[in-house]
This record gives sequence, C-alpha cells and structure tokens, in this order.
Amino acid sequence: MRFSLAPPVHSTFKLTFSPSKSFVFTLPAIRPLRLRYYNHPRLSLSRVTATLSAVESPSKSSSDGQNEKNRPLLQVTDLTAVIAETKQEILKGVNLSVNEGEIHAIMGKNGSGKSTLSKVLVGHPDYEVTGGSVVFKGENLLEMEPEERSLAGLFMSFQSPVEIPGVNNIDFLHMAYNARRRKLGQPELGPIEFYAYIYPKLELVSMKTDFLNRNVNEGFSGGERKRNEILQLAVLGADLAILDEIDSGLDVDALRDVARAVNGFLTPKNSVLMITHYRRLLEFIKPTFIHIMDDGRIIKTGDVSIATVLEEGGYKAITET
Ligand SMILES: Nc1ncnc2c1ncn2[C@@H]1O[C@H](COP(=O)(O)OP(=O)(O)OP(=O)(O)O)[C@@H](O)[C@H]1O
Repeated sequence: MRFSLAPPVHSTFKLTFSPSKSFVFTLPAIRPLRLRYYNHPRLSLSRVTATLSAVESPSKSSSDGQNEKNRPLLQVTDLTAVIAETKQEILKGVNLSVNEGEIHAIMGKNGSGKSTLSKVLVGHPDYEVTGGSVVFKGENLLEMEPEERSLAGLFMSFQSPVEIPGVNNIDFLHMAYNARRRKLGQPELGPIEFYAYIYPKLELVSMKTDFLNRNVNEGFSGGERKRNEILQLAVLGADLAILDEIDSGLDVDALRDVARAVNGFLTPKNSVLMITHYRRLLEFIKPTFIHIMDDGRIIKTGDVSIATVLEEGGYKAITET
C-alpha cells in the first residue's frame, strides 16, 4: 500500500492511497495532546508506512505457524452461572473447547442461555459464576477483570450494541486500539497513523468515513451497529471473537460484507465463536463445529450438517438424532 500525506491545513488531512483512492478526514479537536502530532517533524511517509507494516505483520507471520495449529484457546468446563440480582441459575454446566483456528457456532432455542454464556465469558457484571472453570490462552479467565479479558485478546460483539453518547467512534477505536498495543508492548499510534490504519478496515465493512466522527452507535440503524461492531473487531483484532447474532437485522448485502470482514479477520491462530439462529450465516462463515444449547447446557456438538437437520426438522429433530 502506498500513500502520501498532504501538508496539514488546520485540522483537515488528505491521505492518498493510490491515484484513484484518497481519504479526507478531520482530526477531532477534543484532545489537545494530539495537536503535537499535526506538525510532527518526524512524521514522514516512511514512518507511517513502517508503522503500518508493524501493525499488519504479526498476524501474517503468526499464520505461518502451521505446526502450532489446533492449540487450545478456550476451555470451558462445567461452567455454571446465575443472574447476579436474582440468583436464578442460567448456565447449568457448560462444556466447550475451542482451539486456535476454529470457527464454532452455537445454536439453540430462545432463552437457552447462548447470550448468557458469551456475556459470562467477557465478564458481564449481571452474572455470577458459581462453578466450573474457564481457561483462555492457558490462564484462568474468570480471575480477570472484563478489561483484562479484552486486552488478553477476547472480543465480543453484542446482540444489541450499546450507544456511547458523547464519545465519537474514531476516538473510541483509537483509545481501545492503543490500549491493546500498550498491552502487547508496541508503541502507540498517533492520530494520523491511526487514520491510515483504519481506512482499509472501513472499506472492508463498506462503512462511510462519516461514521467515524459520529458518537458510538448513536442513531445508527441496526445494520450499521452490526457493521460497526465488526469494524471494531477488524481494528482491534482478537484471538477469540464472540459474535452474538451478528446476522440479525442485516440485509443480504450487509450480511455478505460482515461475513467477508469476519473471514478476513481469520488466521490459523485466531478463532470465532458465533451465536446464530440461521443457517444462512453459516453459508458465509463456515463453522468447524456447531453446538446446540438447551436449558443452560451444550447438549449436542457436530459438523455443519446439524444446521440442515435443524432447519428442516426444528430442535425436536436434533434431540431425536
Ligand atoms: N440479566 C437478566 N435478567 C433476567 N433474566 C435474564 C437475564 N439474563 C438472562 N436472563 C434469562 O436467562 C435466559 C437465557 O437468556 P439468554 O439471553 O442467554 O438466551 P439466548 O439463548 O441467548 O436467547 P435468544 O436466542 O432469544 O437470544 C432467558 O430466560 C432470559 O430471560
């Protein structure tokens, strides 16, 4: 990728990626700290390019490690959890193993506990774990704060992504991205470098650049929220991405875009755990395993053929096979 930086005029910049593609953006003026980057004497084309390669290269080189494929990433054993407020038990002994490079889909009737499982994994405060264990990348996930889980490489896209009034999208992503880089011992990216990094990701999910300057999810349509979640995933990266009904509310084109972005995120080292009700998503993102959840437990695991049985005969057909 080649691009040049036009000299800054006030706070508007132009990044040119190729003769036909350029991206004009306005840096948010709310962080005085960032102003020092505007006229940074060492911010040259080569520096930005070098930073971009540094960002892109770890996932590429890690994908070379074929012999490391299939190492365990997430191991959930006999996990039980209750609603914190009422102590009602929702998860009643979940067992699930996800290895590096695998795509797992969880299906199940409404209210069977799928979203609860994913929220418990990311440390949502509405739930209390009452038993069992969760090991993520060799560490006890349940002992980590939600933020630590995220920095450790766990990403969750919520079924109903929340609005964050007063925080614009680009600031939010920039902050989260730099927090992850700090955790990885990498230097933070300044605003210009970050814009250059994020631009191709916007294209990946077919999102217009004006979404960057809007407050996170505020006034976004259902489909735009989902695209924005996947943009977050593409920007932040993750070892395990948990996608809760990423297909709900998407039109056919949006579903394709989102699936393409998710597939683009995959390497032999990272994994996806997706919750869905429909086979349609599984045609775009091919799962290694499908699990059926019922009443707080995974009651069946198999390959993609389960989704066909389900679509044709409903959950009754699954429990009878
Ligand atoms: N915070 C909560 N307060 C009250 N009840 C809850 C809470 N969280 C989950 N539940 C209940 O736990 C059960 C499982 O909910 P969950 O959202 O995990 O189901 P699901 O399998 O994801 O369902 P769906 O397919 O409809 O999204 C439901 O009966 C739900 O009402």
